[in-house]
Amino acid sequence: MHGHMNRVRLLVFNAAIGALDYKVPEGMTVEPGSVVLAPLGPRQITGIVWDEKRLPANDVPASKLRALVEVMPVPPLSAPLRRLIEWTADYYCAPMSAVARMVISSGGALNGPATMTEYRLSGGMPERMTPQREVAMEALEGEQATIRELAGIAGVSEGVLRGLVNQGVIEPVSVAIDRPFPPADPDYDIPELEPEQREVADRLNEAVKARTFAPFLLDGVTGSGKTETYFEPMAEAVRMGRQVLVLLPEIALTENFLKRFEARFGASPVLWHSSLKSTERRRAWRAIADGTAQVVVGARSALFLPYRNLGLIVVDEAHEVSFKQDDGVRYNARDVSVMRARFEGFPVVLASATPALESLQMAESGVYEKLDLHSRYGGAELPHIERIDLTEEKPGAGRWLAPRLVAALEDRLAKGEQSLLFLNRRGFAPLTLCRNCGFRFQCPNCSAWLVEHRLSRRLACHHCGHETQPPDACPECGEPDCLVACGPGVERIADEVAEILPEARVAIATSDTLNSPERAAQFIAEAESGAVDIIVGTQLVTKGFHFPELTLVGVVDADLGLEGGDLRAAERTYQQIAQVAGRAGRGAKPGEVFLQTRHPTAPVIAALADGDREAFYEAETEARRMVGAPPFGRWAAIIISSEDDAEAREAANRLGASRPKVDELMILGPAPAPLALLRGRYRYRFLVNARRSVELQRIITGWISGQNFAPGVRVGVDIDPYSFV
Ligand SMILES: Nc1ncnc2c1ncn2[C@@H]1O[C@H](COP(=O)(O)OP(=O)(O)OP(=O)(O)O)[C@@H](O)[C@H]1O
Ligand SMILES: [Zn+2]
Repeated sequence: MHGHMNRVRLLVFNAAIGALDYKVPEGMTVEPGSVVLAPLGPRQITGIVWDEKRLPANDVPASKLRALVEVMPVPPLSAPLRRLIEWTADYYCAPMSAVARMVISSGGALNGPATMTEYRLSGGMPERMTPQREVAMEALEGEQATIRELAGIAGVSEGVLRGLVNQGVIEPVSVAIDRPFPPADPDYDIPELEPEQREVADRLNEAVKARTFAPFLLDGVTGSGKTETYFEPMAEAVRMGRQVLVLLPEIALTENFLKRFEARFGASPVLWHSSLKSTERRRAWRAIADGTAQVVVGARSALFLPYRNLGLIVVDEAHEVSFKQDDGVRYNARDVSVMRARFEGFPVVLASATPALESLQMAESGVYEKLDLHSRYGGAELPHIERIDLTEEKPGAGRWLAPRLVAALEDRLAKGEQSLLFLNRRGFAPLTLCRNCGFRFQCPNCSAWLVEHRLSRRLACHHCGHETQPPDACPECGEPDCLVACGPGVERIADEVAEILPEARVAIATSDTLNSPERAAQFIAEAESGAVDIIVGTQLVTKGFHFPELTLVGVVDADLGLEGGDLRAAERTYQQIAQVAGRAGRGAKPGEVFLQTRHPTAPVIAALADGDREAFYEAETEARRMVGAPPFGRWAAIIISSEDDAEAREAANRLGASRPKVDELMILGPAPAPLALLRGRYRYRFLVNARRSVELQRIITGWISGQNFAPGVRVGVDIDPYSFV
C-alpha cells in the first residue's frame, strides 16, 4: 500500500523539538506507526513514523537527512490509534508528543523480548553440609526465583545461596520476562442473571458481536449487579478473540473486583496501574501490544496502550472524578474511551449508579443508548434516607455526631450489624491554630492549611506533601500547650466513636490507612468477616464496596462538598452521598442512612432524602443551561504560574491584554487562582466559557501560542476542567 518509504516524518517525544524528517536506509522497512530509533545530534531518540500530511515539519532537503538507526521490535501503532493521539492532543490543547508518551509508556518494552535469570535446586548435594545450607535446601524445595527472593524465602543470606550456586547445588534458569498471562475462560462460571440483568447483557452481547461503534450508558442503582452484567459482554468479546479493557477509578483498591473476576473467568486479568514494577509494566505492555492480554483492568492510563485487537471498553463508576487527569495531558478517560471506541469501531459501556449529567444528556439526545437496572440484586431494598438538621439536633459540646445518629450506632452495635460513618476529610483536623495569638499553621509552599494527622503525629499539606511535627509551643508567640484542632477529620470522628461506644471495633478507611493493595485487601477481609463494627471513612469507601452486614450509614457533614462552590459541587455532593448511601442494606437486612446537615432544604439534600433523583438532575440541568455550563456550553481554565509572583502576574496581565474577542465566548480573569500558591508556584487563572458552536480549542491555542512567555512561566490549559483550584 505504501510502497517503499525512503523518507519519513517522526513524531518524537519532546514537544520542544517538533517533528523531524529522516532517511530510511537501504534494507530497512518502516510504515506509518513504526516505532524507530533515530540520531539527534550525538544522541539517539525514539520516534513514531507519522503520516506526513498530518504533522507539519520544517522542509529539509533530502541530501541533509540523517538515516534512521533501527526499527524497534514492537508492532506499529495502528491508524485509529494515531487518530486518537491526534484527536486527544487537539481536544485537550496538549502536545502530540505528550499523548504519544502515554502510549509508549514502557521504555523497556520497546527493546523486544527479554529474559531474566532465576535459580532453583538442581538435585545435587554440596561437598560440605552446614546447618544454614541444610535450612536453605529444605526451604527451597520446589521454589524458583531470583537469588534475592530465594534468600527471603529461605531466611538465609544471599552469600549462602551464592556458595550453593558455585557448587552446582542451585542452578540458574533463564526465564522469559514476557511469559504469557494465564488465559481467561469466558465460560468458567457463568452466573444466573436476573431477567433485567439478562436483557441488558443480551443487548451488550449483540453489540460486541456487531463489531461497530456503540456507546452505552449502563445506569443501574447501587447493588443492582452492574459488574455481573457487564462481565457477559466481556466474556463474549473474549470468545471472539478480542481484547477487553475495564477502567476502574482506583485500581489499588479493587480486591473485590479481582475476586469476582477470578470467580467468573477462572484467572486474573492483566493489571495496569502506576505502581507496577518496570518488569511487570513491560510484560503487560508487550502482551497488550501483541494481543495476548485478553482482559486488561486498569486505571485511566491503561486507555492509551496500543491494544492490538480491542473489542470492548467498560468504564466502571464512570462518573468518578479520578478519570480526569489533572496534570500533564489533562484528559478525561471517560470521554476519550468513547472516542477510542469510535475510531476503532467497537462498543463502550459507561457504568454508574449516579451518571454524570453530561452522560445522561448524551443518552437523552440519543447519542448513547441507555440501559437500566432498576432494582437491587436478590430483592434487596434501597436504603431509607433521613435528614438530621444540625441546627436543631445538636451534637454534644466538642462532638460531631447528633444524638439520633449515636442512638442508631448503638442500636446496630447491639444487633451485631455494621455501620459506616462518612466524612470526606482525612486526618484529625483540617486546621490547627494557637488559642493564645491566633496563629494558623499554613503550608510554606501552598495557600492551604496544614492538616493534623494525629495517628502519624504530623501536620501535612494535602496538596504538596509538605510535613512537619506538631510543635509543643506556638511557633509565633511561644506559648506552650496552646494549639487547638479546629473541625473534624475522620480520625477525630473515630476518637468520638471510641469515647461513646468503647466496646465497638472501629476501622478508619482513608488513603492514609489503605495505602497499598495489601492493606486494602486486609481491611476488606476484616470488614467482611465481621471483625469491624464501625467504619469511618472518606470518599474511598463510597466506591464499589459490598458488605452485606452493613445496615447504617451516617454522613457526618452532608454540606461539606457544597462549600467550595465550584461548577460541579452540587452534582459531586449528590453522587458521593448517593454512592455512600448505596453501601447500606445490600444484603438481606434493610439499610438506613442519616444525613447530618445545616441546610436540610437545600435542593441536593432534599432530593437525596426524598430519593428523587429525577428532581435533582432536572434542577441541575436547568441551572447548567442558565449559565451555559456543560453539557450546554463549555468551560476551559488557563493557569499561568511561576515561582516568581511578579513574573506570573505580569505574564497573566499581558495574556489578558491580548485576549481574543469572539462572539459567544467569555473570558474571565486573570485573577489569583483559588490556590494562589501551589507547590511553590504562584498561580493566576483565566476561566473561558463558550457556546458549543465556538471552536474553543483553536481559539485558545492561537491566543496562547502568540505569546512569548519568560522561561520560568508555565501555561496550563484545562479543557472541561473538574478541578477549579
Ligand atoms: N446474577 C447474579 N448472581 C449472583 N450474584 C449477583 C448477581 N448479580 C449481582 N450479584 C451480587 O450482588 C452484589 C451487588 O452487585 P454489584 O456490586 O455488581 O452491584 P453494583 O451495581 O456494581 O453496585 P454499586 O454501584 O453499588 O457498586 C454483589 O455481591 C454481586 O456479586
Ligand atoms: Zn503544600
